[in-house]
Amino acid sequence: MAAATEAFSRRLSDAVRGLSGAWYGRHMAAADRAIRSRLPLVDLVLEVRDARVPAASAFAPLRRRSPEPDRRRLVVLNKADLADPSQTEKWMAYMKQTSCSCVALNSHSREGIKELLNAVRAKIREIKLGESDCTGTVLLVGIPNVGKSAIVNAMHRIGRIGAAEKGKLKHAIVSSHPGETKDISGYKVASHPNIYVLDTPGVLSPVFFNDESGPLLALTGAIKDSMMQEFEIAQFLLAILNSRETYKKWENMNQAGDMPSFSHAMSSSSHHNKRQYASDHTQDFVVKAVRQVLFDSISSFKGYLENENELKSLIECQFIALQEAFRVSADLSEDVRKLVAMKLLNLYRTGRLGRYTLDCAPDVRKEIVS
Ligand SMILES: Nc1nc2c(ncn2[C@@H]2O[C@H](COP(=O)(O)OP(=O)(O)OP(=O)(O)O)[C@@H](O)[C@H]2O)c(=O)[nH]1
Repeated sequence: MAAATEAFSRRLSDAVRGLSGAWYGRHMAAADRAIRSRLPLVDLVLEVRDARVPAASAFAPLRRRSPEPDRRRLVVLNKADLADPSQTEKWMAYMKQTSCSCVALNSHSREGIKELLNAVRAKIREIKLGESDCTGTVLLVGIPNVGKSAIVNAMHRIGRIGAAEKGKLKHAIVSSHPGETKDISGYKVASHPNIYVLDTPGVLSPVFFNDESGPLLALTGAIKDSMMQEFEIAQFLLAILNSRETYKKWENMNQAGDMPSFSHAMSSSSHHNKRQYASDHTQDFVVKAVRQVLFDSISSFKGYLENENELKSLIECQFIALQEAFRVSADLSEDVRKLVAMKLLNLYRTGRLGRYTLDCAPDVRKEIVS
């Protein structure tokens, strides 16, 4: 991470650390205990991580203390559609090198879920080799909002094959807000052998793996935004976007002639002018406008991105320009900033600002905690 971006990360890290008592309340502690007590009882543990932050989203109770490969664990790098594909490949290579079985997928893709079902079946067969009872139990674990419930729903829907069981589909709650799954529930995902998956509530350790983890988890949505200052998370996001090359792909988006340009947004916001747009306020239009603002602002920036103060003033200007791109009031109040921050975070979290892996894949030759 560049030095100036690190300054934003550090600030957010302090805020996140200060809040750990708020998210690790009685409910999470109870879920944590319930999961830990089941870990030794199941045949296989399916650990779901966020492919954008494979290290930061590791599930704390499973952090490896021994170099021995864990045959009973399968790691799923979910939300691979939001991560940089080349980095996901590197992470997969790294996992393989550390003898950890791993599948990268997008839980909304049927093909990805089929691949996961095949990997689970193969693992259960390997683990239960020679046993007469072929029923397999799988514990699905992970931090909040990584897509556990989306995965279990898709496995249950695609994997159940008995005709007699048609019409008995269950649904785990899927939500863009973390912490929606409150209880442990079982779902049948395969017959011959019968495989049951237990979906569990997301558990986030009150102590992070390292200083960078907290901010990355806040950015990717594992920590409730309502507990945080959305504006600080959005500042951190802009610091990252400003230091990456993705914006270059957004050149020439203004060809239709109806996008707000960065300079216009700057002048109109200072004069509190309201602009009329020819087209409707469709989501696509907003995404294009936001990308255009980012492209214009980064490419015309004459300062030094490595300098914290200069990066900060660029981010300030971007915030003003984004107010117009999102069609929110030109007033500079806290509420408006919060609204812009939430809208920007939503675009990032749904992949509409590009695919980013925020935890660099480790060098496959070096050993780190997996
Ligand atoms: N883009 C994308 N979004 C996903 C994927 N999987 C899940 N999601 C979204 O991520 C959000 C969280 O999904 P959930 O399945 O509720 O996550 P969870 O891990 O069960 O969350 P908790 O209840 O907090 O433990 C939802 O908005 C899902 O639609 C994926 O592969 N790609």
